[in-house]
Amino acid sequence: MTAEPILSSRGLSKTFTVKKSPVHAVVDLNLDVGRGELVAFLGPNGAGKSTSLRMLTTLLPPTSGTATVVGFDIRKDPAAVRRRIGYIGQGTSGGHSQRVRDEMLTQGAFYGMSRAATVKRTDELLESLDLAGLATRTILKLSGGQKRRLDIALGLIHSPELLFLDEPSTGLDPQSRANLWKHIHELRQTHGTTIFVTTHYLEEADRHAERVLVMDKGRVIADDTAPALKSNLAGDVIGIGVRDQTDEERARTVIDEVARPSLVSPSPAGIELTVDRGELILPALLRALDAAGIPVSSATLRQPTLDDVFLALTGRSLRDAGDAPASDEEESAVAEPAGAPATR
Ligand SMILES: Nc1ncnc2c1ncn2[C@@H]1O[C@H](COP(=O)(O)OP(=O)(O)OP(=O)(O)O)[C@@H](O)[C@H]1O
Repeated sequence: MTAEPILSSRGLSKTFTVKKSPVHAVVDLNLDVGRGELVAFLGPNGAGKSTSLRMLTTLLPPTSGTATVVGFDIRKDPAAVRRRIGYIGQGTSGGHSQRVRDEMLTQGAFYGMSRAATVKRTDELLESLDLAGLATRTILKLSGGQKRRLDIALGLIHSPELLFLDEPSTGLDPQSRANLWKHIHELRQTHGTTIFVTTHYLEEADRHAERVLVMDKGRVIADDTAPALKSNLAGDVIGIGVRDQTDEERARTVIDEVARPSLVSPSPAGIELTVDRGELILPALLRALDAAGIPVSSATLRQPTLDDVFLALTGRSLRDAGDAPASDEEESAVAEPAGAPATR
């Protein structure tokens, strides 16, 4: 990265105290994000994604470490950071009896924008987020997808250089999710906004982000493009269907000899193994199993997913990973967002 990063953190950490025991929510976050990047933070529940975002947006004081966001230190100048970023949290703008357009105008006034600038920006955003037809509708009557788009419009009213989105598509149906992402891409293309998004939808990170940070247990354990993560950390996945347990055990011996897999795990049909160059291994393996007299009921070859990456890194599937729900006894460490961006 040649230009000055828009976001840079060093040793950023957060430890909560729950029932007198430390919970290391984020450990030593070292990160540089370039202007205009679209970065996804992927990880299971409790990995530390939201805590990272809340520190970087100055809503939560770090226990240790530093970060510079849009040129300002999050500890020394949080107000300057907040003026220049947009933050769309996990809640929604639901429950308001205010009309969509009025809510936008109020938000502009909140940021100290002039009336004329607010009106211009509001109309632009309502148009680009497909909300123009809903301008006079009360927020209460919007659908989940429409509300989420309004959240984004509110987070963008002051033309932030950097937009943080915390799980923007959770709870939306597939069509609204696709629509939301279309809008995120359009905004990025039109305004050059840097986008930092957390998600636990694998497919979403894979398809939409150009850079994926994989987080687990408070630490970033991988950081690259999705294709590079998949080709460097996971391999092709071969599935072999067998009749029964006895055949499975015999097949495993052949698999170890012929395929030398980096990972073998049981699958509903029989066995899954991870290898490099699966297209070459599969025919050789089928011949060897046949020669050993082991009947194969099915054979599949698929490209790795980000879940395979997570499995290769942690030994757990992202779908099964994640903490137990947070304790009731939570530390109330959230800083008051005075003059903060919309924390909806
Ligand atoms: N205010 C708090 N007090 C105590 N523990 C907390 C608090 N906030 C978060 N934690 C704990 O810190 C860890 C990281 O939580 P965080 O919400 O950052 O994870 P996440 O990756 O965003 O998860 P999710 O996908 O469920 O939102 C978890 O163990 C969580 O229980």
